[in-house]
Amino acid sequence: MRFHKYQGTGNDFVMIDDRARTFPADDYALVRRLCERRRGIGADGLILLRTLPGYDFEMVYYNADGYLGSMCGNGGRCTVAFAQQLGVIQDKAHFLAADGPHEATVDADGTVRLRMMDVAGQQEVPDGIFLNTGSPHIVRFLPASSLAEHNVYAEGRAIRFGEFFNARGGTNVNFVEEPQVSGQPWQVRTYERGVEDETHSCGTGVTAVALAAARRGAASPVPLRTIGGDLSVSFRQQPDGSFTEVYLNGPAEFVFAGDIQL
Ligand SMILES: N[C@@H](CCC[C@H](N)C(=O)O)C(=O)O
Repeated sequence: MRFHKYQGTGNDFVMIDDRARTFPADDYALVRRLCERRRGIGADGLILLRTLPGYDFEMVYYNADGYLGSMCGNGGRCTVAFAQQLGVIQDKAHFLAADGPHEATVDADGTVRLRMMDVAGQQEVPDGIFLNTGSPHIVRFLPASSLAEHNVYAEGRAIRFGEFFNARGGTNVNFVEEPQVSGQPWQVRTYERGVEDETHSCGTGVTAVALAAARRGAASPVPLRTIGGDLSVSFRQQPDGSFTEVYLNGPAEFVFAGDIQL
């Protein structure tokens, strides 16, 4: 089976051109094996690109645990770049993902601008601020200069598997350090559900952080820095507190292609 490896600010994916719909989509053990970093290709997730009437393509996302996931923002941007590489699109895309339809554009420098779902609101909960940007996220703001040493794995895992969220399908957990100088990036580290570890970046996660930061005065576009690189999120905040015209912007890069015996 032919595969392509893509990464968006260090969030990496096995991409499969499944327009012929031959991939065994219910074989979760296979997906898990392909995502394994020692015995497989290695990735945070696996994405099928499929044809779908009315759209340029459909994106089917699996987390590294092998199960179907919710929306993947970095994966969505990588799928747009993959579709361009395949010749399925030129520099604009209209596709369907787990959370509904998305539009995207590809700039001349390769920056992919992905329109995310509108976000109705955000909730203060004991673990932080909760909002859904296509995937569920907790956003927790940390004191200055504490993010680098923070135990993201232990604390993220405790929240994700804690009584409240585990009973509701879990959540991703983002730890944030606010910039000390205006205009500098908001720094983010994320524990990702379904990868069950810290990833180098999470697209729906930085989107959640940017919208939570808007409540602390951040203006659109919000610059964000992850372990894997820089992203920006732009949005329009409505009088009722909801967010529309939400865009996740950043690089999406082809790494290598290969064939693997299933
Ligand atoms: N890395 C993704 C998020 C993928 C889904 C998430 N792990 C979940 O299960 O909610 C992104 O870039 O948004």
